[in-house]
Amino acid sequence: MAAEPSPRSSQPSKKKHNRKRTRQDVELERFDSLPWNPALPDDDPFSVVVGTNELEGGFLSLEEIDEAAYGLGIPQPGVGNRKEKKDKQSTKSNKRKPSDVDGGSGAAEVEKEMEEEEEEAEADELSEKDENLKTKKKKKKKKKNKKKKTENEKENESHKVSNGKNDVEDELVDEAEYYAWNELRLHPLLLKSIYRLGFKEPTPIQKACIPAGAHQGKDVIGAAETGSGKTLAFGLPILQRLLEEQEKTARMFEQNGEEAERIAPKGFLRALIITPTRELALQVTDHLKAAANGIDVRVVPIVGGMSTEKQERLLKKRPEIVVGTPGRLWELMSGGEKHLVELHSLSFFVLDEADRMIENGHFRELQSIIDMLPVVNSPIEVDSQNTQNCATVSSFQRKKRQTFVFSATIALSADFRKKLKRGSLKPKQSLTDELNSIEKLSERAGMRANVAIIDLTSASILPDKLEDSFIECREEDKDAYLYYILRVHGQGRTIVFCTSIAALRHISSLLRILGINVWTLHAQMQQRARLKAMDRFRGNEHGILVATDVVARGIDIPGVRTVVHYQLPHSAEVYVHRSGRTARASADGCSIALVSANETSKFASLCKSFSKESFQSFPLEHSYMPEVLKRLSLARQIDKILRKDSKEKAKKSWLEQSAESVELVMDDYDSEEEIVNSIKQKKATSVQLNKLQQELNMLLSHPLQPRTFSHRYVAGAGVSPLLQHQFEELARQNRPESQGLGENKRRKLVVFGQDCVEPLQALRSAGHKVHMDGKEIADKRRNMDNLRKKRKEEKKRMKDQRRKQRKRLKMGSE
Ligand SMILES: Nc1ncnc2c1ncn2[C@@H]1O[C@H](COP(=O)(O)OP(=O)(O)OP(=O)(O)O)[C@@H](O)[C@H]1O
Repeated sequence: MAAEPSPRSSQPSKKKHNRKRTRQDVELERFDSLPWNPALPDDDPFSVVVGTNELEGGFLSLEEIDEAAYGLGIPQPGVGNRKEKKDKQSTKSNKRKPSDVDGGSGAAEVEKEMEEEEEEAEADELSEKDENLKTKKKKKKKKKNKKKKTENEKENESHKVSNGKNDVEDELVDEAEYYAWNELRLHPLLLKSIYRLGFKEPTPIQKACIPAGAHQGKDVIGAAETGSGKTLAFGLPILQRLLEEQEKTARMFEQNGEEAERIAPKGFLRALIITPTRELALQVTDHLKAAANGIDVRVVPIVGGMSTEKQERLLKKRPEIVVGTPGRLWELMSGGEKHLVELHSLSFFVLDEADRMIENGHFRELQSIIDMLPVVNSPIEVDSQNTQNCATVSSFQRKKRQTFVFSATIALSADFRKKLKRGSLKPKQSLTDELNSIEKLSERAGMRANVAIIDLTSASILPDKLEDSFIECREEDKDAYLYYILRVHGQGRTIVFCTSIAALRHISSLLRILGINVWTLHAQMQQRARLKAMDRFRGNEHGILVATDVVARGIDIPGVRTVVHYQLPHSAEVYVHRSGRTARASADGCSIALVSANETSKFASLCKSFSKESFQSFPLEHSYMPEVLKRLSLARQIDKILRKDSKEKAKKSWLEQSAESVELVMDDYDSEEEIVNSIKQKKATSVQLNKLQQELNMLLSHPLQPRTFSHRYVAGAGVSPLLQHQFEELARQNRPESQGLGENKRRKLVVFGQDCVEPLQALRSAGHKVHMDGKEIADKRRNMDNLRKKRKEEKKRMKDQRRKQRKRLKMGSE
């Protein structure tokens, strides 16, 4: 019997607006009206009730799926029938959307709220000290809100306009392009979301994980290159299964008249997704919300830096999916937060960037979280444990928990693979064991036998379209090369990675003095500042972010064209993740490693780790370097003075604060002479600072030019496209032929191409490709060592010879 689709999730919504129906509306409605087959077997293989269907996997076995029922009506490739209107914004469902529940705009909203709450908290603090300031802040906030409102209104208007325009233009979309999704037998509502997101076909990892995770109900260990769509590879199976469950509940309600709430009570935590960083948790939340658009599933982030009130507000909605960082999650769970400790209904446990979790600072909390999860894999244990613990949850909701472990760099031992195959894993074997490997972590999380291991990483692990390059230089020249890269090849978004916060502070300060606007991001920053930096970087297509490895994993910012490794990472895995911030989703990208002499062996072993052909030497135009070094020398001097000054100020204020805290009156013990000297010194420093600044400003006011620069040549690096165009126009006017002058007449003006291209372009157009692989570097090093050894031996031999000669002479004279 074909039951009616669930009124909650699959009923097409009635349109309020009486606007002209677009072709996409028709197509999206077609998704709604598909004969989705909710005739699921009652003997749910995922139910823990003993004696149920032994099929591994979801509610449906593959055979039970009626292909036609899942068909989108999208024609077979080659059958023709193109012409589909793409109007992503036009169809708005009247259904309750999860994002509506959470306040409307995903993690971005959470970020904004977090910012506002922190501002409020700051304002409150200040209120005790300064009432006026508080009023000012509030006024500022009101102004900000008003501005935001106007911006939103404007945006809405522009949407309306663009929608109207789309109606007229009737943009064409090839229906057959989406055909590949059909094979994955996803719920029409999910397909609708995918259609809206414009993802024409599943990525290979999605293709491999969705059948295993969504239809066979398997645990999945997934590895694929960075930017290959792993989030949806675990996200879509979760949403699919939750949707299936909703369908089934509705069907049982229709058939037996059983109360839906009694069959499957709502408001329990169904999926817990853990990520190593806050930024990643917010990003995954946004991504899942976009995929769950129009589906009655709530996704919320729980991360450090979030205010308690906001957190409570989010959890009060009793979301089905929580995405969080281990620290904050454990803090709440250990504190007994109701929604997070009712884990009997948890059906999905996900570790994103799993290998990062075993690193210091994460695994203890993670271990505690895992220990809190109920053991659900043995039916007997489940019966005895969970049924008692939770009378409110029916067997319908108590499924075998699925565990998903994902990363771009998971390395599993052959022994562990064998164990997984044999099914000899024992969850939570020894509670005293530390989770210091991905294997123990998976075992402990209750990974079941016959897990699907989907490893799509090629031997090189690095994305195909990533161009790896390096610059060999002295440690003290790294700043100069970084400045060169940013100034001469500064197009597109760039992330500069440092291993230490000290190095990050050093280069960001230097670059700012040199007039390059950079944003910084590291773990010691306040959450508000972290989010702000990320937001601003996202908002600027030529933005530069200087960051530590906190940004290395998972962060997905489109248009990052270049990654610079200012300091080499500690491991090849981190190199993969850092470089993976570019060349995402089949885009191009380039990575440049600055390699100093004491990093060569590290670099050689890095090269050896990837079976990529070779790393290219980054093409450098050395004639720029004298000018670069001149600027850098001034910037360093300025930086030194500023640092000294701020250090003194910090020391002074620390002394004053300490004295104040113990109610000490600070006496000025300096003699008059000392005071006069100090004032003189300050004046001299200030004069020197001004002089240096003026000198630097003079240099910065001209575009960076190579040493051979002649003023007859007017264009060059740092010239804006507009200026470049004007120069070209000027050159055209000055050309001898346009002035009727002879060919041999000397040109007054010569324009050469603007150097400000992106590093990738520079790499590709470099005629002189110098390849250097690990072997080459190691050989070079070995040769150097041999040479040194030979020289030493030669020296020693000469010394011995001289000594013997002296001895002989001495003996002769005697
Ligand atoms: N099927 C698809 N087609 C096109 N783009 C997709 C598809 N699936 C995901 N994407 C996009 O690809 C980008 C990378 O996805 P995602 O962040 O999930 O990659 P990842 O494999 O998790 O990367 P990392 O290993 O760095 O965390 C995102 O911008 C996402 O929107």
